Amino acid sequence: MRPLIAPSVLASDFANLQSEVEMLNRSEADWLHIDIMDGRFVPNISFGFPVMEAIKKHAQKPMDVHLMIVEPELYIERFRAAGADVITVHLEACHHLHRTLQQIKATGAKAGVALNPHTSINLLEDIITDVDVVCLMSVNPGFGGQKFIENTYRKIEALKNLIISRNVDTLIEIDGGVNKQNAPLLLNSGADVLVAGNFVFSSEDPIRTIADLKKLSN
Ligand SMILES: O=C(CO)[C@@H](O)[C@H](O)COP(=O)(O)O
Ligand SMILES: [Fe+2]
Repeated sequence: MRPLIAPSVLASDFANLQSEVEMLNRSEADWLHIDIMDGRFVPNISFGFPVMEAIKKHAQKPMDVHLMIVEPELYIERFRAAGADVITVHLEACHHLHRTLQQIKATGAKAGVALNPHTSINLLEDIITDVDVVCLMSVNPGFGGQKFIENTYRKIEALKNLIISRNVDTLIEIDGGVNKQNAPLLLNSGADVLVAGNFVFSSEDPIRTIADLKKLSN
């Protein structure tokens, strides 16, 4: 199967956000990946509702919103109202993950859970049947342009086994340091969705780069 490609808008030119989003509309990108950072869960601040709403005005594709924030349950409805189609919370940021996932689904959005590089797949055993997307962080969250962490392959395989054994159709999304070298290996290990920030936006021809990723299969 072809992977879903989710370029991370964090790596785009914010001074030309409309044309960047229009470029993604013309490309084979499946989702727009939107990184929300609060300066508390991660040591960086990205952008919030007004910028997201501005993106939504021009976007013709689903918005995949990755919340790197503490207490995400306080803002789920607002992110949905701002245009989120997939809302992903960090397992490490949720005291009541099951409740937060139901809260996301109640808005009509797909529910995602992100895991930091050190967080074990085993922690998903009792929640996997409630998760639409698992986002495995392949860098420490907070910044684009970091080096891919190799242990990710092992985590994808373990997660794929869990998904198969529980007979669910949860998607596996990989986020951080994805490029043309590791993308085929990630798909081989069982990934379904590839997030790519710098690899897409720093390339000479982002539309072509997205098409090249889309050509790969898992
Ligand atoms: O969530 C994050 C970082 O915290 C990511 O979505 C990055 O924005 C991906 O960027 P690259 O690593 O592909 O440049
Ligand atoms: Fe992300």
